Amino acid sequence: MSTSMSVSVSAAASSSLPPLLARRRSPPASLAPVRSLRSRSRLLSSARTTPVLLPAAAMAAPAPAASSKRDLLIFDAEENLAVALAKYTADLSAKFATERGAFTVVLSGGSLIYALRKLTEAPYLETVDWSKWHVFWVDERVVPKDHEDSNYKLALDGFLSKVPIPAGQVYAINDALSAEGAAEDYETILKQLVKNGVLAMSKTTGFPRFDLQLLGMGPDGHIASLFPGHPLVKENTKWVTHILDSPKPPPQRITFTFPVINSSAYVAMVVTGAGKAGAVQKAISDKKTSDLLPVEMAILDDGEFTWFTDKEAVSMLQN
Ligand SMILES: O=C1O[C@H](COP(=O)(O)O)[C@@H](O)[C@H](O)[C@H]1O
Repeated sequence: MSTSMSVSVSAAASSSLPPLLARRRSPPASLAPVRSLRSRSRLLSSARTTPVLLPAAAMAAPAPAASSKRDLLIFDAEENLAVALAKYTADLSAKFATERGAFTVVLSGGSLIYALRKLTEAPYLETVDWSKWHVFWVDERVVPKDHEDSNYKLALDGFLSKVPIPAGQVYAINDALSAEGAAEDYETILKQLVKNGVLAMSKTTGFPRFDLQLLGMGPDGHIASLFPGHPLVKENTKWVTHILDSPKPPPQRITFTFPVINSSAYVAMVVTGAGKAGAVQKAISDKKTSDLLPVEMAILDDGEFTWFTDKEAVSMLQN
């Protein structure tokens, strides 16, 4: 596995660019000018960097996942992030619908759902082939589906109720089961979808390979319901597991395990706001310590991992 990292900063967000340059290149929503630094090591030794101006939409466009690749996209405003995330997702939808006849999309809860809002508008509402979508959750709280804490309800209200995905292709957890039962049931559903060809399998890891996982990260660096220091981060056999003592309420949840997250073809890690700057800084840093945050354990086996951030979320990176 080889890994590369490229960083794209919208001009208006880059404090190192002259104000005039930033003003002149003030981004129209879908073609925000960016400064592209080809690798993380070049970013850290900035004397060797050669700024290149590229359209953000081009940087966000999907490329074949020949090897593991990491990109950091930094937007000057959450609004522009949402525009680019919609295009990125729609492009991948078209790619996988053509290549596989299905598009398996994993949602998280939290702030991610609001960031998907542009997909429910023109042109995507009409141009995306929603009939190819199969929707899953990377984690879910073990509560009734109409409960305020339900990630399903959050997605239904903010996204799924606004787009024509066939109801039978939206895989909510069985909320009549215990946490353990719901996790087992969800894994059984995934295995059935592998058998009927909807869900791909990774040839190298032996775990399911989702086309796109749309993930968020908590201020503590947790992703899905995999929390810092919790033994579940080491689960390496199950596809879906359960937690009864989540440090973030509600305590009972089910979650994909790291082998499933890391077998994805594409991951978009959508992180905004100053409250997450510390975890972003640790995750992006080259200096790795033994106390890895869950977000640092998201390392794709063979895929493309793209950070979608705003300037607040990366505000500690220069330090
Ligand atoms: O509890 C959860 O938190 C994370 C992060 O949420 P955010 O609101 O800080 O973005 C979320 O990704 C996960 O799905 C959810 O269950």
